[in-house]
Amino acid sequence: MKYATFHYLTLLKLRKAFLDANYYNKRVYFNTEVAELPKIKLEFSNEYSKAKLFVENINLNKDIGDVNISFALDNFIVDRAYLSNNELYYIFEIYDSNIDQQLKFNTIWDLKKQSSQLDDYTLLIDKSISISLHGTLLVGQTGSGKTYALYSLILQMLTKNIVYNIYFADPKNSSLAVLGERLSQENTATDIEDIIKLLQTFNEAMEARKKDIKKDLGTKLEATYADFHYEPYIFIFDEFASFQTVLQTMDKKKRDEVMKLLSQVVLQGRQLGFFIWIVMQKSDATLLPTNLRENLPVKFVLGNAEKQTYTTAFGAGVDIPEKEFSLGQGVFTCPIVASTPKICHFSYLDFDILEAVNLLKPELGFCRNPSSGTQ
Ligand SMILES: Nc1ncnc2c1ncn2[C@@H]1O[C@H](COP(=O)(O)OP(=O)(O)OP(=O)(O)O)[C@@H](O)[C@H]1O
Repeated sequence: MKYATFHYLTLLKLRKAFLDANYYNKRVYFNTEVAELPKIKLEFSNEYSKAKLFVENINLNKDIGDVNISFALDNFIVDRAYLSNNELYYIFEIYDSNIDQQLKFNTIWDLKKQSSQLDDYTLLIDKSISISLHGTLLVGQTGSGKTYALYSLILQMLTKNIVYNIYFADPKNSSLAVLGERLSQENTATDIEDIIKLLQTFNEAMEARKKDIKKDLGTKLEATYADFHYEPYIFIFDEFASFQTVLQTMDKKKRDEVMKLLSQVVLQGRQLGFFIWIVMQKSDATLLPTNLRENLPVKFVLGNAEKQTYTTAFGAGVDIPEKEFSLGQGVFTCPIVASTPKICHFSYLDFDILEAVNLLKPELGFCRNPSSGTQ
């Protein structure tokens, strides 16, 4: 009953919003001008926490973005908006913002339990989103939660049944380098020359994989590394902008070499299981070459970013859900899962990260998992 009333009132408010924005066709009936509003349909799912709003495409030469749909939806927020394949409807995916999508983990074992419900090549983002491995761009102002987003993904990698080969480049030598050194000193670099060497090593491993996988591909052409259970390789490049700024002062030969190393991974890595994750505060075109950015299939923008950041990350004319983003929350695009920017919320980690690493990898630290018998 409550939802029937909500449904009815929402449709009324939406109709008024369309009227206010002059989003209607004029028709004349018996010498009287009337406004013909688009037909609206609202379909709820997930116990009324989510819905799809269908608005008829009445082929007006007006931007539907001018209609204040968010206002009519009360606490429901537009997650994604797109035109249906047959172009008959605008579809708005909406969700109840009172229901928090963020996962909260009090211990590393809670995280491990949740993560083990997914396959070894899929990582959890929030209650309704999980994604498979891809080249990734992670953008957000300082303090938006980028490092914690990385922690939640890296810790999941450590809980999987396959080995993740993680490389860490952290030119600012911050907390990520500390974590990297704890996990693998030889795969962690902070100095620019060492970072370039690390990129070379990563590329060499990729070349070796190319040879190995060739035999397997002979049996199954369209397959990828995961089909043959190969280990993933992830190169996490933190503070990419500061690396680029220093690189620009170096000679052209060096710059070209680095771009070649990066491009090779971005262009060939998907099938081979080699991925680069670029982390920066703004996806400024001068600091992240367009060919790299366009070939990173997954893009996250955390926190409230400037319009320019959304445009450089997702392209011009893309709608960003209107919302005040909290810590670790933002929008992302990902093949299949989200073709247009969709809201996501990285997990809240209420435990000590380094201690968690020691517990997951006892050989790296001194602490033992007190409940190891149950793991
Ligand atoms: N998911 C989270 N769980 C717990 N605490 C968080 C989370 N995200 C952010 N925080 C808190 O907010 C602070 C800032 O987050 P974080 O360091 O991840 O931001 P950042 O975007 O990496 O910033 P910077 O660019 O300055 O490194 C953290 O020190 C932590 O205290």
